[in-house]
Amino acid sequence: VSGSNAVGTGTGVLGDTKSLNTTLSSGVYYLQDNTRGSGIFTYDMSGYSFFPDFFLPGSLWKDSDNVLNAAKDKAAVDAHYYAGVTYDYYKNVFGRNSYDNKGAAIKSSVHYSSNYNNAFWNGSQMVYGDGDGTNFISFSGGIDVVGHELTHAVTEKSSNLVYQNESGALNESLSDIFGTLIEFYNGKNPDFEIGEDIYTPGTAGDALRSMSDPTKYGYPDNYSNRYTGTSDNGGVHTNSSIINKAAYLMSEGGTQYGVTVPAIGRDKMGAIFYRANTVYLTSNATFSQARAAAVQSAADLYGAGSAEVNAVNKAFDAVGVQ
Ligand SMILES: CCC(=O)Oc1c(C)cccc1C(=O)O
Ligand SMILES: [Ca+2]
Ligand SMILES: [Ca+2]
Ligand SMILES: [Zn+2]
Repeated sequence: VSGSNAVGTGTGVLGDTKSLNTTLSSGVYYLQDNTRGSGIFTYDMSGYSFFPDFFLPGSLWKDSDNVLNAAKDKAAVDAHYYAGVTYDYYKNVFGRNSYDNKGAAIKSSVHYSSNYNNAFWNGSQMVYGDGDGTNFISFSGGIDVVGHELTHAVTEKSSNLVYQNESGALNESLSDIFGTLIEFYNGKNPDFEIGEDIYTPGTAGDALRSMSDPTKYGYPDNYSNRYTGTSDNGGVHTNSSIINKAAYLMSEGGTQYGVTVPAIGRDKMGAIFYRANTVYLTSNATFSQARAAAVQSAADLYGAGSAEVNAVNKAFDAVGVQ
C-alpha cells in the first residue's frame, strides 16, 4: 500500500514484545516494512484450507491501532520481525541486499491452511502453518525456521542446488546453517538445534534436528550412514545432517570417529559457506564437490595453508566426505 512509515508493537508467538515497521494508509496500519530493500510484506491466509495455494499470498496484514497483541497477531508479528532480522543479517554480514541481492521484496504468509505442520519457500514467498498445537506451534515463531526458509531463496538465486539427493541435502544444510547463524545474530537463546522454539510445546529441550549431534534425532553424522532411498526427495532433510555436523565441527571444534577438528568460529564458518553457495557450488553439486568448494572458499578468504583451510578439511574428514 502507499502510505507513511510507522512503528508499531507486537507480541510474538512465544509471548515476547517487539517493535515492528508498519505502514499507515487511510487510517489503517499494515505489516509493510518500507525500511528494508523494496519492502517486507506480511500477509494473512486466515486458516483457509480449501486449495489454499490458489489464494496465496492472502491479504496484506492489517491492524487498527498499530498494537498487535491479539492471539491471531502472534504468527504475523514474528514472520514480519524475523524476516527483518534475516534481511539485516544478509545485508550487514555479507552486503547482500535481500535474497536476490537486488533488494527484492520479501513476502510471507501466515495462518496457511489449518493445523498445518509445515513451513516452506514456494519459489516466490515464505509460507507458514500454525502447526497442530501439539507437534508444532506457529512456524514463524522460530527465527531459525524463518532464516531457513529465506535461505532457500538465497540458494535458489545462487547455486540453485537441485532439491533432491546430495545437492538437495546441501540445499537443506545451507538453510539450517544460515537459519542457525541468523539465530545467533539475533542473540536470543541461540543454539545449534533446529526448530526448538516451535517444536512440541509440551516437551522442553527437543528439536526437529541437531547440528551438534544429529544422531540425537536419528539422523546421520557421517557419509557412510547416509540415506540412499527415495523418500523426502532422496532424504534431503536427513542427509543434510552430515553437512550440518561438518559445519558445526568447523565452527565449534570437536572430535568424532578419531578425527579432531579445530574451531574457527561461527563467523568464518558462515563466510566459507556463503562464498561456496554464491561463488563455487553448481546446481547438481555432490557432497564431495561441496568439500572442494568449502576448501577453495576458505583458501580464498584466509589463505591456502591457513588454519581455516585445515579445519575445513578436518571437518569433512570427520564426517567421511572426501
Ligand atoms: C527448519 C524449517 C524446516 O525444516 O521447514 C520444513 C518443514 C518443517 C517441513 C517440510 C519442509 C521444510 C523446509 O523448509 O525444508
Ligand atoms: Ca535453533
Ligand atoms: Ca519442544
Ligand atoms: Zn528447508
